[in-house]
Amino acid sequence: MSSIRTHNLGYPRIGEHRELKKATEAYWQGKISREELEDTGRRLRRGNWLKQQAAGIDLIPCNDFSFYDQVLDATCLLGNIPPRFGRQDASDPDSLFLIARGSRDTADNCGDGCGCQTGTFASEMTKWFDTNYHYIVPEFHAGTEFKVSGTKVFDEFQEALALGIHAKPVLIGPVTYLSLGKSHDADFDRFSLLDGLVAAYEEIIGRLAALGATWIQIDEPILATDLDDRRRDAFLEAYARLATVAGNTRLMVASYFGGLRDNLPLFLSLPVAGLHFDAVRGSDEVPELLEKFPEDKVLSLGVVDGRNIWRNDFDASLGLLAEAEARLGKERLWIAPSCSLIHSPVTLENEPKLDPEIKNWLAFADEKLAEVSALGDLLGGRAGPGVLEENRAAHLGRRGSPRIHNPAVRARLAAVAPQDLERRSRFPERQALQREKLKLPLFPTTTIGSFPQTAEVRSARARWKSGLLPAVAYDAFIKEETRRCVAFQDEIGIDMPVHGEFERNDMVEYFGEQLEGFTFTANGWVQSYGTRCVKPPVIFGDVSRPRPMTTYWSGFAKSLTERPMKGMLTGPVTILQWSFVRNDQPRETTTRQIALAIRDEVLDLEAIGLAAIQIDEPAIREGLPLRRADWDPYLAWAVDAFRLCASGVRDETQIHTHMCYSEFNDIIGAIAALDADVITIETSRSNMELLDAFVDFNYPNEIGPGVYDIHSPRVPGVAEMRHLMEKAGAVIPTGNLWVNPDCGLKTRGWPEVRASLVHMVACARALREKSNASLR
Ligand SMILES: Nc1nc2c(c(=O)[nH]1)N[C@@H](CNc1ccc(C(=O)N[C@@H](CCC(=O)N[C@@H](CCC(=O)N[C@@H](CCC(=O)O)C(=O)O)C(=O)O)C(=O)O)cc1)CN2
Ligand code: MET
Ligand SMILES: [Zn+2]
Repeated sequence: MSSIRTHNLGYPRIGEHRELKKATEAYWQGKISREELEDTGRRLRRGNWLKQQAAGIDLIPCNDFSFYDQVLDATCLLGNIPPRFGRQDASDPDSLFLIARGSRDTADNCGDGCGCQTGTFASEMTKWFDTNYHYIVPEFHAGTEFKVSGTKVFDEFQEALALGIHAKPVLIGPVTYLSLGKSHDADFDRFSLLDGLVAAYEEIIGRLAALGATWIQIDEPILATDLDDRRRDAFLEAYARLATVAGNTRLMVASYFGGLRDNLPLFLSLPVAGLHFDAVRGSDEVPELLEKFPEDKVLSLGVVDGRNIWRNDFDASLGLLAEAEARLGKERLWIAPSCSLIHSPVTLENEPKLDPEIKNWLAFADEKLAEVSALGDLLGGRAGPGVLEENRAAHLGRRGSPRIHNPAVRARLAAVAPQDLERRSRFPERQALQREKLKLPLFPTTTIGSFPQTAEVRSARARWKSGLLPAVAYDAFIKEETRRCVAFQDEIGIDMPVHGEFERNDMVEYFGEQLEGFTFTANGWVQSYGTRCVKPPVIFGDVSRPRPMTTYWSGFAKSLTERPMKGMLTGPVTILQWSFVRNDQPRETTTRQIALAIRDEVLDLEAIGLAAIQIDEPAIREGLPLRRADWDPYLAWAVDAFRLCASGVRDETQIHTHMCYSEFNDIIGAIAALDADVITIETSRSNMELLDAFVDFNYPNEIGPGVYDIHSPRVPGVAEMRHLMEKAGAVIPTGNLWVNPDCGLKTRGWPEVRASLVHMVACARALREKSNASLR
């Protein structure tokens, strides 16, 4: 091979128009057959492979497709299906769905302790590194045995071969796989399973080699995190063995999502034929990497950002690549995106409405592959005329564009004073005033905000957006939904109602659509978990709020009831974290700009009489840098941003916040520093274990530990919620406790929601009766 090779680490599998989501949900509803679902999968794979081939990518990945999640695919391939599901061999989509979603008839998923049956509850789901993608958590126990049992990876390799594409199978590496799993027995050492796990990988690699695979990509993103000695040893042990089975097949270990820091020597010492490095997040390590790079390996430099949507800066990339080429020569250098492209939307092709100026600054998955290919051509002197110049012009245009600079926003940010981050009084005084004003009973009930986003709601919005439904009709429809929702809460006795969020497509996109400095796409979907996708807004410029965003709906909802209505906002860190963020200034600055906009919204909600305002920050923990050494500065600005939003209000206005998917232990100090009057958190799946952090910390403010898991359609019983609340009551002062679900109810159906909330209110009433005081 005389020219530099290009390759890809993974391609979005959901389809340009979420074909996989639609087919999978149709299959779940019994509307299409398994064969039809599998056909959709095959069609998508074929289309994606051919597209990558047409883009000029030399080595195209396979096994990056999944009907649900690639970590779950690995679990099935390794035969590590938790015993409670009662199946061992699992190359079919039904097994994936069962593990990911549990079985409906016995989805009694309440953890242990309340006597309910734990039949086939789903495996846990959690965030994939610092992304908004969720994977299904592998489960390990002392008797775990691995046995190669799926055929998906072998089938996909042959499927590509039949199309004339000699693909590169992608596997999750053994050390990452073990690191990401959990065991129910806290004392169990997962790494004691390494021997058997590596044996399974040996077999998989051997079989792929026998099928003729020339390269296999083994993803080990855990290399971008702090590794303990156990994990380091595991790397050495695992790869020493895997290197020997590969034969003529070569292994490439891929690290991504960050630089390597102290793991660089370990990475370079792995006895494999190739190493992939994230040269976007790790750009400052490239000189050292090149200097120490072993003579016998291929280096894949990930210069095109797989985590953001900005066009590549060809001059900068060519600088890195030229250095690498000078050091390694053409034969040992590959060009790639920094990580798999599943974190990027599919294509800019379907964005005719995007402002052409901004569109010219962007690259989605397809455009990124074109960039990888163009960089190869530029480096090899094969590029057409004008390619580099056109790229330069786009960057110059972006840098100089008046659309990204707003001097008023900059001036306002510069004028923020320390007292803008402080509530007027401390929590005890505020609490007294809020009690006086709100007159809530003990164990007040509330919800996290959203109510079911039914097909009718989504479809009405889709018809309104496409002009089929007049604005007045859409408005009337959402009003009716809101009216019914508030009436329902009144009727069953929810103490602090919400409006239901029917007008929102998504808790981040909705705000992005209304803020200056943001733009949004029509089809820029990215997989979040399973069939659920999000359409992250694009933050391209200085952020400001041209007009109030939520007062219309919150004011309307407030007018419908005597009870204190809670206004609902998304916090600045979550808006940042779930958007594609400009890369020309620190994230901290962008967050503070968003915070000022939210602060104004909080004050507007207060002005129209909302007694309580919730600022959701579910993403505060996933925003934590992967390395502990970077945590403190992040937490400091994240906390400041929240306080900037919340601190303008009067003492008697109650500020709530909400967090989910979070382990709180290691960030509890920061959570307390938010100084929200009330925090509602996800705790039910962990059987209130997540409360421990609050207890140990002596958390002073009010808390609503979620009493039931909204991710399951199952209706919780009164007794089991009471059991959880009593657990909480044993460690948190009774007067500080709220009763609420784990998270918003948007993914649920009305029948479950009605029944569950009726039970929840009954639970609160029972708790009150048991307690002697009825007013706080
Ligand atoms: N941004 C973000 N990240 C997050 C979360 C979150 O809520 N938001 N929560 C966690 C993940 N949980 C999630 C839970 C649910 C969904 C979800 O339900 N997503 C929806 C899409 C939400 C959306 O924006 N919907 C739009 C578009 C609706 C739509 O699909 N319309 C159809 C047509 C509908 C019809 O005619 O029937 C179409 O365009 O094809 C809307 O409501 O307006 C989905 O995949 O189905 C996503 C993530 C963590 N990360
Ligand atoms: N207010 C939002 C809701 O109820 C919070 C969700 S946190 C992912 O949907
Ligand atoms: Zn939540």
